[in-house]
Amino acid sequence: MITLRGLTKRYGEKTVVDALTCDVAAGQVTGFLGPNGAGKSTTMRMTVGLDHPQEGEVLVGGKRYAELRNPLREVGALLDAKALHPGRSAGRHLTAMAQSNGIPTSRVEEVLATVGLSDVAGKRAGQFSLGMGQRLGIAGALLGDPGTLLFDEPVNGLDPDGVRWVRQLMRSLAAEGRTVFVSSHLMSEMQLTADHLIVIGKGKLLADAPVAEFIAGNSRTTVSVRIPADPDRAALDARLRAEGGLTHPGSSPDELVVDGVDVTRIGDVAHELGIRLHGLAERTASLEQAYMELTASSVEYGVSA
Ligand SMILES: Nc1ncnc2c1ncn2[C@@H]1O[C@H](COP(=O)(O)OP(=O)(O)OP(=O)(O)O)[C@@H](O)[C@H]1O
Repeated sequence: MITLRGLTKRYGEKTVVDALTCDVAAGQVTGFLGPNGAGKSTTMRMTVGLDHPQEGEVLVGGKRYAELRNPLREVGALLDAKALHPGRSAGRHLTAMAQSNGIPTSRVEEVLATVGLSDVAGKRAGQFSLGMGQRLGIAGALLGDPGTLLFDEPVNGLDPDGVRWVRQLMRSLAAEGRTVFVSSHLMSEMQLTADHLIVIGKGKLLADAPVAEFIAGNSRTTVSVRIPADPDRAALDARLRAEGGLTHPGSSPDELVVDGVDVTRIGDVAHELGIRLHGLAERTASLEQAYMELTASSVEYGVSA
């Protein structure tokens, strides 16, 4: 469990993390979202003691990072996959980390196997591809078998197999009861990986909700109706508008997209009017749509239309 209470960080005049208060619960994957520069990395860096807040605090398992007796056994983090000694082999890098943190060196082989790097343990990290570097960074986070894990953009540079592997790893770590806090810009991936979302914009908390609730609360569900006969489509359109619905043409000529009348009612109306349908489907918005809706006004480096 990670606890943020009034967490505030300023660089000069600029407040980059602004009185953040929320909890990141154990046993689930919590996605951490926000536009570029929103303060996600700064929040994660403060969680592991690499940056310090001016006000408020962030606690891991009820303690500040500096108070943890064996920090790597409590919290593991992938923050910057490039922060590796390029001349050191993957195995030596992890062994050095284990030795300086009182972790048995037998863990090195275990985590290399977990991330699929056993065969290249002797290779210098400087020769690693971006994806291999990410895997090595994840191995480092797992080394102390911690109950809390932070991953900043873990799928950056990974191929589709790698992305799926990270998703499964996050899910299994959470299923073991760990706290998994992960930032990403890939919304479709987050929709598959996360149970819960914390969204920030310009350092402020914008949302803290389960994924499904977040999508439902920040978007509208529409209904796609396919009506083969033109007069039928016009008749249904007129009737649904009369009932307060908003309608517009869909992507195929026989499709009508309806907002504001639920799918059951549309089916009943079509039946009453004796209209033949070729399709009737609810369309739930994607996380990406809901996210864009929520953060539209918090984009710091956006391009205005
Ligand atoms: N050491 C620093 N000195 C001054 N400003 C900084 C420093 N580190 C971060 N910032 C500023 O703080 C703000 C938040 O940055 P941060 O990297 O935490 O955002 P982020 O949400 O992780 O962004 P991204 O999605 O682009 O990684 C940015 O405006 C950034 O320029």
